[in-house]
Amino acid sequence: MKRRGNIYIVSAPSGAGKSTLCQELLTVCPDITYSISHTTRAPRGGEEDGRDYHFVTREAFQERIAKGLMAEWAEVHGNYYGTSLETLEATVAQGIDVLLDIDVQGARQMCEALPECVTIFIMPPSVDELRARLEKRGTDSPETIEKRMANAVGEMDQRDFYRHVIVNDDLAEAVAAFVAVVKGCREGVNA
Ligand SMILES: Nc1nc2c(ncn2[C@@H]2O[C@H](COP(=O)(O)OP(=O)(O)O)[C@@H](O)[C@H]2O)c(=O)[nH]1
Ligand SMILES: Nc1ncnc2c1ncn2[C@@H]1O[C@H](COP(=O)(O)OP(=O)(O)O)[C@@H](O)[C@H]1O
Repeated sequence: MKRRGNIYIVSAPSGAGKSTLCQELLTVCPDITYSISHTTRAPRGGEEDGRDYHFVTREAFQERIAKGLMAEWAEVHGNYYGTSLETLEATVAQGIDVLLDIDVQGARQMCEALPECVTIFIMPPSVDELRARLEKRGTDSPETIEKRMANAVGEMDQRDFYRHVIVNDDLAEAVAAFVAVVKGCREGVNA
């Protein structure tokens, strides 16, 4: 029987650096596929439909839920986000490893269905640094940043649910730790 791909789940409060770390991991391990989520959030400048997210309306998203097309979904910071069941299943069935950047609610749903998922939580070095990174990124309005900061503490409180916790202080060190987790799983060390 063909080996099924591993599923790596990464969560973090907004601004902790999970998109940056995911991009770095995919450069080091180009054979991992990034799962492109569906969302009702508006695209940010520089984001592309079908590359960063599948940007859809609330109606289209609700229809996908009703039809059972989502492996998991959640409402995060006032928008729907979710993972396509068909795409995920088709990828892992081919033996390809998949990286999911999803929130804590989605991570719990995935682990309930598939306990073998490898879970990684990214922590910022501090709450002040988290805010500084969101402000420096310059992609969100002050209201959006406040909403994300308000949700951050509750999200970080759930880090014990995750098998691996990485503090993203020095970027190179955090990338190395992330790559080590993935390589360890592939070699069966910390699977
Ligand atoms: N449950 C779930 N959460 C998702 C999915 N895609 C993205 N998210 C989460 O939604 C939150 C907001 O993501 P985003 O709007 O890109 O903002 P960012 O975290 O500031 O980059 C983050 O916690 C993501 O991990 C998904 O498919 N399912
Ligand atoms: N280790 C780090 N040190 C300093 N800045 C960082 C670090 N990691 C990421 N950043 C910056 O912080 C901001 C938020 O990172 P991003 O990857 O968009 O976070 P997330 O996807 O978790 O919301 C970006 O401007 C990014 O360049």
